[in-house]
Order: sequence, then structure tokens, then C-alpha cells
Amino acid sequence: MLELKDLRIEAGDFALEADLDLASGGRIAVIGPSGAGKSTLLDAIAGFRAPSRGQVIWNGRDITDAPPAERPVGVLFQDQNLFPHLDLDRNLALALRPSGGRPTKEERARISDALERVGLAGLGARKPGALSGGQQSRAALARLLLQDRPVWLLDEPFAALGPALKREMLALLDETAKAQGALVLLVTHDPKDARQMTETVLVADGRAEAPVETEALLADPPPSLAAYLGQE
Ligand SMILES: Nc1ncnc2c1ncn2[C@@H]1O[C@H](COP(=O)(O)OP(=O)(O)OP(=O)(O)O)[C@@H](O)[C@H]1O
Repeated sequence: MLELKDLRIEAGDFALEADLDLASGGRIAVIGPSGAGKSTLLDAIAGFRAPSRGQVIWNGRDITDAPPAERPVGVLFQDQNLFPHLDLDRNLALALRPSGGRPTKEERARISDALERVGLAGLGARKPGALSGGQQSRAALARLLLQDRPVWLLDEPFAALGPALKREMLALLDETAKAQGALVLLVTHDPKDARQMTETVLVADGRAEAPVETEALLADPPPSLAAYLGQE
């Protein structure tokens, strides 16, 4: 379980508070108005921003002060974080050995298995620029798979894709995360994306609320969410 205990994160004049628990293996959408603090919340979990108060706890271990690389967390942001000058095999090798170096035979087998699982079998020699947007998203998912962390943080990862492709990628995300039992937090502006996640954390008015069932939240949104969804 990921616990955010009495957490407060400050950036300039902005502050976000969170006091909530997220079960292992869950599917959580993070939704809320622009500038409300969705990315800030993910940054605090990933260790890119230090909270001014409170604790981040994973399965009973206090990771509040742990550096990002030592957290149980894999991240995927909108730009997909692939190095343009490296082919896919080498990009993915970096997920296994962040400091570089030649992958072992066993690591190469894991990379080719990950590529196959995301539907990119045989494309390891391609550079990201020679891939379509959908294929780049698949490659980024392969990287998350190889990182093999139990918490996946995704910040609008598929926003540049068309609706059908985005749905397909969210289904693939669910399938790959399920295979690893990963907890997924997905920041999105699109209620349709949120509906593909079981629960939703609403970020608004300086707070990240405890997760509630997505369908129930969208069926009867609180005023801050209704305004954001244009339902006022
Ligand atoms: N380094 C900083 N200094 C001051 N304010 C900051 C800093 N970084 C972010 N902010 C402010 O923190 C608030 C939250 O930003 P954040 O990016 O987390 O929002 P968001 O909900 O992810 O927004 P969006 O949906 O537009 O991506 C914003 O008001 C932003 O202007």
C-alpha cells in the first residue's frame, strides 16, 4: 500500500495537501483543473519534490527522503522519455542498467520479451524518430515493464494520440501493469480515460482527495469537478 500521510508540498505560493492510501495493484486516475497540482502530487511520490510536511510510505517503509532511483516507482511522462539518438534496444537497456554498459544475454532476452509484449517484436534496432506516436508509447510501456517497479506514475502519457489509439494504449497499460501487479496512477484531463481506471483521486482547491470509485464520482461530481467538466 502507498500511504501519503498528512503530506504537504509547496512550490512558491502554491501548496498541495494529501492524506490518503492507495492499495497495491490499483488503477487510479488523477483528475482536476489545470494548475491544481496533479503533476506536483506525482513529483512528490516519485521523489522529484520534497514535501514540507508529512510522509510517503510504501508497504510500511518510510520513503519520504529516499532519492528517486531508490523508490519503488517507474515514471512515464508525455514526452515518453526516450533518447532520440539511441535505438530501442539501447533505450530499453538503460531501464535495466541506468549507468549504461553492454546488456548481458539475459538482459537482451528480457528486452526482446518486453518488446514482444507491447507489440513491437523485431523493432529493437529502430530509433524513436523512426516510430509512430503509438509505437513510441508502446516502447515507453516496455521501458516501464523492464524497470519492474510496483508503482507506475503516468502524467498524461498518451495525450498526443487519437481517441482510438489512446483507448488501445490504456488497455495495454492495464494488461502490462496487471502482469506485474503494479499500482497505476494516471494523470489525465479526459473523463473517458478516468473511466478506464477503477478509482479516481480528485485534485482541486489545494487538496488531493482520497480515491473514490470513478463512475460514482463522475455521476455525481463535487462542484470543483463539475465546473472543470463543464457541467455547471
Ligand atoms: N517551481 C515552481 N514555483 C512556483 N510555482 C510552481 C512551481 N511549479 C509549479 N508551480 C505551480 O504549482 C501549481 C501546480 O502545478 P501542477 O503542474 O502540479 O498542476 P497540474 O494540475 O499538473 O496542471 P496541468 O493540468 O495544467 O498540467 C501551479 O499553480 C503551478 O503554477
